[in-house]
Amino acid sequence: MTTVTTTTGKGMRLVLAGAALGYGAHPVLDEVRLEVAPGEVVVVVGSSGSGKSTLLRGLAGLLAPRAGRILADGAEVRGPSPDRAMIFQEDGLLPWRSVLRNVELPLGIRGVGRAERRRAALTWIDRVGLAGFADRLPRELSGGMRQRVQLARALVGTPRAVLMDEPFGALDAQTRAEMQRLLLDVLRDTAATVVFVTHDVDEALLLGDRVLVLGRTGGLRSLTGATREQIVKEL
Ligand SMILES: Nc1ncnc2c1ncn2[C@@H]1O[C@H](COP(=O)(O)OP(=O)(O)OP(=O)(O)O)[C@@H](O)[C@H]1O
Repeated sequence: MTTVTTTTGKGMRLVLAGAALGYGAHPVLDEVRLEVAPGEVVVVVGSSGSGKSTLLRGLAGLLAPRAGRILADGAEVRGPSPDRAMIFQEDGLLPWRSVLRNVELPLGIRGVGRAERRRAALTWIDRVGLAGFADRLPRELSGGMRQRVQLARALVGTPRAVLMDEPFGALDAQTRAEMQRLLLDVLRDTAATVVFVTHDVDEALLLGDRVLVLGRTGGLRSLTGATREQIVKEL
């Protein structure tokens, strides 16, 4: 069993110890073993339906394992936590709240005071390139801008892990490349552990310290250092 002391401001160690995940009578992943080191960026690729989102939901605490264990810094994951922020492909922004009030949300949940909330949210809005858009509503923004807001909202509370489920999957190629650059840039400033799910092999090679392929049978294989062609062949 991995036991790691919790240090504020550091990335979190995430462990799937023989975890089985599924829905009702439908098993999806069986006996998954994975250890993500603090601060590591792990990218999971795999064909559609292989269970990438299911794996992430388990780590997020949105889906309980049927067998085995899911651990964050040695403690059983029992539900979602602001320490493990999640970013989805479809933006999860609240449509009636401004950019500022969306980004402030995780801090409000943590009971951070109004002035500090505003200061931190505006800093992140600026950081993701949306200075001047704080008062806009999500529907007044492009898809790429909404993903920038999601990134700001995920990082404003200095989470120790960020779980990203095809966050750039719906964006056009140019916007996607801009968002990948922005993500690499902001990750340099945070110590957060990242688990990033994508269909896109080039994105995986660009972003990941480690690339894992989720095979059709649910097995997780490390293909770090593999070429694009080798990974594509494994999908
Ligand atoms: N809420 C659910 N209830 C029942 N079955 C589900 C549910 N969500 C996903 N599944 C099933 O679990 C399997 C894995 O789905 P999952 O979304 O994890 O795959 P994925 O690899 O993320 O796919 P994609 O790349 O298409 O998003 C699929 O067979 C899917 O139909």
